[in-house]
Amino acid sequence: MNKKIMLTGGGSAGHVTVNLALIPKLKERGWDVCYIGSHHGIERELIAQLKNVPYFPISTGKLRRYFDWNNFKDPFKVIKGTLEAYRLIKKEKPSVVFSKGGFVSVPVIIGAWLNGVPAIIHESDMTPGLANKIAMPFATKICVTFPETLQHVNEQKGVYVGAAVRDELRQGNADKGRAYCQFTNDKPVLLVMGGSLGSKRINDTLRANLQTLLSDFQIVHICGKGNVDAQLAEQKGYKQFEYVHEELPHLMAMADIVLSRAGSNSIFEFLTLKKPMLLIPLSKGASRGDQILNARSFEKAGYAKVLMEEELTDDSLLDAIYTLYRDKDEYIRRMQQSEATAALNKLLTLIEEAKNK
Ligand SMILES: CC(=O)N[C@H]1[C@@H](OP(=O)(O)OP(=O)(O)OC[C@H]2O[C@@H](n3ccc(=O)[nH]c3=O)[C@H](O)[C@@H]2O)O[C@H](CO)[C@@H](O)[C@@H]1O
Repeated sequence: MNKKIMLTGGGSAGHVTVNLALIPKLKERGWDVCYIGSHHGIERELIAQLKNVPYFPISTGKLRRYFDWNNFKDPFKVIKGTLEAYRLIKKEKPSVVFSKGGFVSVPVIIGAWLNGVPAIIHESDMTPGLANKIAMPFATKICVTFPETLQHVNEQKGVYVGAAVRDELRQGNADKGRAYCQFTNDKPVLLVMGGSLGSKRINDTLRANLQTLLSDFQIVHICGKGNVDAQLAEQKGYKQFEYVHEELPHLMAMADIVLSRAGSNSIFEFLTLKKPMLLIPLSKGASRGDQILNARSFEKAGYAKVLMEEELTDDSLLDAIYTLYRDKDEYIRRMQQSEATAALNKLLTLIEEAKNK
């Protein structure tokens, strides 16, 4: 039986990292893996770093919930992408398609359906994103990260699997992280991560309070493409990166506490590594509000402290960071009891089952 799987997902790193977690496991189990993504999305850059994973770019259009002149052009790009995906699947003949969502995945799931190939979707957030909502009728299984999400998906197709976290994140070494950042052992480390694209609001508020925070913490700041502040390049105890690849496990390992957006993958990674986190979810104005739900769920479980963007000021940020640090052991104790990050094996089983149908 042909063991070939076609993966898709992109637009932001959050729509790729589950695939990055799965690829080595699939290869270990003898699967041939290929990937469909967009021409210029972050998925192309991330998948290019892997060996033996052919990448097929297709045309994609952004699906927006608001008015934009591109809304007139983009449906045609999606139709073109669907034709391209249909032809690629016909030619490559995967036995299963797996999607992590994002706009590029819609044509691929429809292309799989047109070819009669089973398609599995993984949804990371509490409520399904627009792309996954459109793709769901064409999928055979919909795997969810939060049990609450099952109520938003077709009963026959929905399966709770939890979060899929890359194995290498568990292999971090705090000393390597400190050496990479030229940090010392005598002050705790605050890791700041504004999602895979960075967050201007978090960057600005953090930098406005940098001198105060640096008297108590060393700070490693992942600030997003184009957001490094050159004037702070020489600041002792403060290290900025646009985006971090293979050193990320070490940076996470050395962090005592984390300040982050509430993207699903990131927060489950911090949960896996038992890092007390202060979450500032992306506001409802700028999104469908999924990060707010993610953050509230973690707050309720006692894994995170939450500060809403509308309440973000210099004082509230400092207060929240210092309170989190003071209470960190309580957060760690509660996170030690969680079993929410064991999805990889369940996903692999579902993929094997889909192939055999
Ligand atoms: C603005 C936006 O649309 N955000 C969405 C996007 O977030 P975003 O792309 O930020 O997604 P996540 O926080 O879920 O995941 C980011 C991933 O990138 C990795 N990473 C990040 C920074 C870095 O330097 N190196 C690195 O490897 C993280 O370890 C993580 O695995 O997808 C998430 C999952 O569907 C959603 O919850 C978010 O609402």
